[in-house]
Amino acid sequence: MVKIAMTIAGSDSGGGAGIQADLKTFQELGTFGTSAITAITAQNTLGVHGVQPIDIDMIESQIDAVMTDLRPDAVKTGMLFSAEIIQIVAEKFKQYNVQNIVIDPVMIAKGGASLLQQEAVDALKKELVPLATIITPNIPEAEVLANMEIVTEDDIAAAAERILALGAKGVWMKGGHSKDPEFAKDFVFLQDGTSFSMTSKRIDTDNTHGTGCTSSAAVTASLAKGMSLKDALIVGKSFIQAAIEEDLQLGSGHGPTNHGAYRYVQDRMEKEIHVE
Ligand SMILES: Nc1ncnc2c1ncn2[C@@H]1O[C@H](COP(=O)(O)OP(=O)(O)OP(=O)(O)O)[C@@H](O)[C@H]1O
Ligand SMILES: Cc1ncc(CO)c(N)n1
Repeated sequence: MVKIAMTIAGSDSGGGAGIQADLKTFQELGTFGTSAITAITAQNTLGVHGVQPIDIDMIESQIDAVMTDLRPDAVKTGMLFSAEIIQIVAEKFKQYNVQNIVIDPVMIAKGGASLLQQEAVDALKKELVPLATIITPNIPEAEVLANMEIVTEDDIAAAAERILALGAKGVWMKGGHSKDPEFAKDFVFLQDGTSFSMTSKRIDTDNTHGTGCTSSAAVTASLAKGMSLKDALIVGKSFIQAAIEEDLQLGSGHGPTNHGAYRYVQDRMEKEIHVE
């Protein structure tokens, strides 16, 4: 039977990030995608032009509707916007005993617009991070969660340790924002003390809108299919590398990635991602 993945996130009218990126990625990886929308954004490749959160009762109803009938095999969260939304999502995860939880701690869009209110960071750290199977911060998000500056690889490890101490089972520290011109190197640290890195060549492109959403959705779909966490993360990294390499040149700003690329270049990706 087909496995079910769910995303609890914001809508991106531009289609590159948020709910839209998640559902396309779920579909590409052979899972059935479901969703609960937390906020609507008016967005394109040039930026975020408006944000409207959905009423809390409606968010709750969407989650209940999916959980009570379709029972997703894995769930991811993206833009959650407020402390109130974070609280209800955490409550529902506990109520339905959700097991495979991917938290993408979305805070700021690439153009600088805030997708999470400042005062919601505490709720994220206290309520949601402890439930995560894997949390997927980029460097600026990891700095906020760990409350420290990240410059070196030692800083990445120290910050990851602080994030694991919040209760997450694993943390994927994404290196998309690093200044390394040659490589996009990510690090994974797990609560059992193991760690590994995933490295690909860095693509020189402006079209990286939604890379975080897309990669975490690929991990979610893979967990839903029953893969181990490590294998699911490698699919996440491979899926986003393919989507960036085969970009579509859409829009006149920071364009989306190509959510449909992975299935055509999967074999090549296995050689391009170095796991150590
Ligand atoms: N130019 C690039 N070339 C290759 N890989 C990249 C590039 N930019 C980002 N990545 C990879 O994409 C994944 C997502 O990382 P990134 O740090 O960009 O996430 P993010 O900032 O949360 O994304 P967004 O906020 O746009 O959704 C990581 O695996 C990272 O290494
Ligand atoms: C709705 C939404 N979620 C997440 C991101 C982060 O990429 C975005 N730009 N928009």
